[in-house]
Amino acid sequence: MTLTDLPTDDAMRRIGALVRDARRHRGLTQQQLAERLATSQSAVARIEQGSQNLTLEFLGRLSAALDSELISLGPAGPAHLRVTGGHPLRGRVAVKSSKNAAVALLCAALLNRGRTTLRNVSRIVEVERILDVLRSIGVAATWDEHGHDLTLVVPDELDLDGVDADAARRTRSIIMFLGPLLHRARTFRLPYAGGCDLGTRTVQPHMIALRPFGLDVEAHAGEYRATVDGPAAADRTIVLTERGDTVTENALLAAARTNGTTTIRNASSNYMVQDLCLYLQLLGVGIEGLGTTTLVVHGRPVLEADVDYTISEDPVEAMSLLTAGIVTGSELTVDRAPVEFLQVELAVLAEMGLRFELSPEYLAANGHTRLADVTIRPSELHAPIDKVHPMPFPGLNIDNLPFFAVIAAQAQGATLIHDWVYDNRAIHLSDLTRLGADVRLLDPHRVLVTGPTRWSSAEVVCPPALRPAVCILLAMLAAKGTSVLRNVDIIARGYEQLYERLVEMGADIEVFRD
Ligand SMILES: CC(=O)N[C@H]1[C@@H](OP(=O)(O)OP(=O)(O)OC[C@H]2O[C@@H](n3ccc(=O)[nH]c3=O)[C@H](O)[C@@H]2O)O[C@H](CO)[C@@H](O)[C@@H]1O
Ligand SMILES: C=C(OP(=O)(O)O)C(=O)O
Repeated sequence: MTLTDLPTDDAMRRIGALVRDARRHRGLTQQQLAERLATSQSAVARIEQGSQNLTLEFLGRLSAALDSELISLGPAGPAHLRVTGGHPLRGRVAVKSSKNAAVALLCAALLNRGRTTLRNVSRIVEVERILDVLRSIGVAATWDEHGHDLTLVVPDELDLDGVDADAARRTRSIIMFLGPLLHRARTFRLPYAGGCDLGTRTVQPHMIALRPFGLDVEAHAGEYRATVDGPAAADRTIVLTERGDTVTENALLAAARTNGTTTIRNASSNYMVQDLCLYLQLLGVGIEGLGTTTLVVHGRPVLEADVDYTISEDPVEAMSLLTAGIVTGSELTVDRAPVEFLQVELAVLAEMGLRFELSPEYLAANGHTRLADVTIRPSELHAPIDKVHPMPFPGLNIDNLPFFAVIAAQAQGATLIHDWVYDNRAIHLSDLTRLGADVRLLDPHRVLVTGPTRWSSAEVVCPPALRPAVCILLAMLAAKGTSVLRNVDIIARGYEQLYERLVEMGADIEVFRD
């Protein structure tokens, strides 16, 4: 919203609606927001109704209290989308490489004294954030002329005191610096990690996993203070308390340069972990058990190789694109889908009545990941009999679960979606009700979606979580009429040129700023 709009009643009402949406996204009551603002609950109620005059200073405080930019002071404010939906898409679209492997591999490059070239890297904000941090500590990172191949050279001495704390605090993945850095310094500090608003995400499993490498971490005043005492034993077995992706990666990164054998049990075998193992193998690290939950790592204290690694295709992007086609009743083909990492998703969709065909499989450029082109056709969908829930790979991908809420809204009957993983992700799916869906939050982890939905257009503020944000956008593609999705910058954290690619398939999406 621009300042010129401010004096009108209409503008006050719109600001009120923005405040209400942002407050709900943050999971705050009016009373809790009032406490943050040192005002009364009734004043917050008046603001949300648009009947309270606001000063610029107060608007600034509101934005800070809600961690959401409600107004912009200049021409380059947050981006919004105008989406005119209700018509099918067509054609083909190719899946890009994954955010999650990219961030792991950027952290892994810290291990290599030689040159690392990562190919097919998605140009997304999450990658830029890690690159900002890497550059701030002295790593040279150069894109090729086409902007998708990235060459990284790590200096002999890292400038750990120069770390870009702002960039570091904006990405949770910075925690994967711990594994590589424990080989580089006996003490170091790392700013705390951030990310989407998905509720509390523990870092304790990382601390437990890295302890056998002699790493001790204290959290203090917004940063981790790490001291390294070297591994206590020649060989070690690490049993992960959670089968998490980044914790498995951190253990691999620590083990890669540690002498002896490290056995990691209850390891994630998910796609990004496999990408990381393949890269480490190119560096000369011995790894047995790729694709299983027990990884045996034969570390080498010095890793020095000039390597090229091509990151594989993103199963979550593939699911997003498939969902775009499904909810718009389209016939379209998603090329280069990593089908091994979508097998349960496709099996559930088949149970729901989706008609689709897979091309013969072929290998990704990493020589390992199985890909296929998936062609979907307009289908009469019905709710699955059982609940839809995620599991660590080879289960249904945790990040793909939100897309089932949009798909379930399209299907006849009631679908129970159980997100046991995140405390605060399912709640964002209730925004689908703004577009006409019947989505009931049974508790913070379970939503009941009853379809089919007669989607209707609406103006919605983007939820502060990547996948739910994309879910709302995809529902807007299904809704007849023109919808507005406000503050969509979060989508660029994990998707490259998503709108442009949807437009190429026939979507009507316009990006605008206030
Ligand atoms: C950069 C990256 O790769 N991010 C992915 C990674 O994050 P990441 O590895 O950081 O995920 P977390 O460690 O935060 O785990 C996510 C949540 O799952 C819970 N949990 C996880 C495993 C388990 O066995 N039990 C359990 O309860 C955790 O407590 C946490 O609440 O994995 C998540 C779960 O697949 C994905 O959503 C993220 O996209
Ligand atoms: C939760 C996600 O990722 P991150 O771990 O980067 O927050 C995601 O990709 O949906």
